[in-house]
Amino acid sequence: MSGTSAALTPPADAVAPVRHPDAPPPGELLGAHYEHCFGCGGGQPHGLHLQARAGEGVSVTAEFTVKPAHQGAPGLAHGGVLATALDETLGSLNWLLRTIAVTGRLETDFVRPVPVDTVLHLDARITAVHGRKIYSTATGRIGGPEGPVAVRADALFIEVKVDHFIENGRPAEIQAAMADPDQVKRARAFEVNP
Ligand SMILES: CCCCC/C=C\C/C=C\C/C=C\C/C=C\CCCC(=O)SCCNC(=O)CCNC(=O)[C@H](O)C(C)(C)COP(=O)(O)OP(=O)(O)OC[C@H]1O[C@@H](n2cnc3c(N)ncnc32)[C@H](O)[C@@H]1OP(=O)(O)O
Repeated sequence: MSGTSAALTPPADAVAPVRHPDAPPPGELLGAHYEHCFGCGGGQPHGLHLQARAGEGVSVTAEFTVKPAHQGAPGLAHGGVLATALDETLGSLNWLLRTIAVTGRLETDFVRPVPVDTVLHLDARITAVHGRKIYSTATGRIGGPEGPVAVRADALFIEVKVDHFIENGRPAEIQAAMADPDQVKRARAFEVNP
């Protein structure tokens, strides 16, 4: 069974997404947006270490290997971890717009169980943009990039300013991020996106 709620259906006057001219070219790894991110950061021992790669248009691909630390049932990936993999992949799409955005809504279908050691092949694209609202969709396949769909998701991301993080994040981590010139440069560069 599958379906998409009204909140995830773009309104009639939504527009097609526009790839930013400075977006990384197709095939290039996007890199982690934050070292301590549970989805993509290298500084999280039990994190997903998901690596997203720019695709054609406003799309990305990514791979995530399910580790023993990601189990829900014996030998099977936890559904919330799979939702995280989808969320992270969908979130990375916003780099191609050079927009900072957070997940407002994420609807996930779990279609097949995903065993530990499986490589989940993720594919995501932005379908429409309406003001600050970014609509996107993703699938995760097992057995190869053309294998059967195990999970899929539709999402709504909402564009935010850097201040969203500065005002809401725990001060210790915000201060550390702001002391890192690369992090600040990247965040501010996205914010001045015309
Ligand atoms: C210098 C230090 C820098 C540090 C920064 C470091 C890195 C930054 C770079 C990138 C990081 C970015 C994201 C992380 C990336 C990947 C991780 C995966 C993504 C995530 O894991 S991210 C975490 C989970 N995420 C949240 O933590 C969000 C919590 N939430 C809120 O913070 C607010 O809720 C917010 C901001 C979403 C909206 O608040 P708001 O006040 O700005 O806007 P408002 O409410 O007016 O909504 C505007 C329009 O969106 C519609 N709308 C809103 N929410 C909706 C919903 N749920 N369903 C349907 N429609 C919705 C409204 O209906 C309205 O629609 P309309 O315009 O048509 O009326």
